[in-house]
Amino acid sequence: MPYVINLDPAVKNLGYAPNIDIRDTINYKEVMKQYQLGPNGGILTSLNLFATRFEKVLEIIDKRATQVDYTFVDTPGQIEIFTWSASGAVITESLASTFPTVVVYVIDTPRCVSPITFVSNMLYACSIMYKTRLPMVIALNKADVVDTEFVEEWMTDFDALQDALAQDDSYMSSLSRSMGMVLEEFYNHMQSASVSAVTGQGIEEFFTAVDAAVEEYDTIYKPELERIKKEREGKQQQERDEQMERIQRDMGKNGQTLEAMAMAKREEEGSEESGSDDDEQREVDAFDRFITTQK
Ligand SMILES: Nc1nc2c(ncn2[C@@H]2O[C@H](COP(=O)(O)OP(=O)(O)OP(=O)(O)O)[C@@H](O)[C@H]2O)c(=O)[nH]1
Repeated sequence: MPYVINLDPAVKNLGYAPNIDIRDTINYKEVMKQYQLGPNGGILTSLNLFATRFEKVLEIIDKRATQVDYTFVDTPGQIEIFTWSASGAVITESLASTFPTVVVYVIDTPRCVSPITFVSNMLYACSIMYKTRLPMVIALNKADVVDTEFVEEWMTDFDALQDALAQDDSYMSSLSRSMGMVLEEFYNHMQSASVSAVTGQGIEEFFTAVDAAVEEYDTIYKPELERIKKEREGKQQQERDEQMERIQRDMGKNGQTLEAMAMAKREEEGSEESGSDDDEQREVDAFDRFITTQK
């Protein structure tokens, strides 16, 4: 059984029972009211609040790691809220730096029968892959409703897509044809599977694609993530070293100054002390003289 985490604070009916549910800890309606936000702002702020506790979620996933093969993280339907937000990035990065992580991009295949819509959808998927820097599996969903073969053909046969786009002579079509060329490279970097979430058709194929993506994660993405992490740590260390050097340099200058100041202070105190001694002596002498004159 997979472990499932729901990150959509606004969803009403999930259709499955999640193991961890953002709705258990964050009241989305209350967040909207309290922060005076609209629906999207409410989802984003709820995610921000949840992201601050994500360490706990990682711990829970880690504890289950020996019992489950896969953990699914279901993101809010408004994809951009997750993909392009700071909290979405925090969640994705913390997952990806702890576990083999892949992105599953679910396509509503019956809605992709138009090649232009298909290309827009692929561009979206492409932007997510570049943003997350993670391997991706395209799930061509609703295979029970439509034969997904046409999409698979467009993804593997460049000319087939160009032919389909040629049927349309609008500006969008010509743009899509150019974009189609860019996407050819993208298809080489991701897995796909034809599935039906309702009938379960193609689920095995889907998990085979996920496993292949995990292998990609291990061989390509993980070393890259580690390189970036090391680079970041290296940069931080370098900054710390530079800062220390600056402090030491300042200390060198200021150290003398401080010492000089301390000496000056000591001297000042000393002179103040001697000053007060002199004054005292003067007072004693003056008093003696006074007594003498008075006698
Ligand atoms: N026939 C068919 N219907 C499906 C399939 N997958 C999902 N649906 C239906 O599509 C609708 C939307 O499904 P959801 O699971 O809510 O989609 P979602 O992408 O999670 O929606 P968000 O809340 O926007 O994230 C529901 O009515 C589902 O029953 C499928 O493989 N075949």
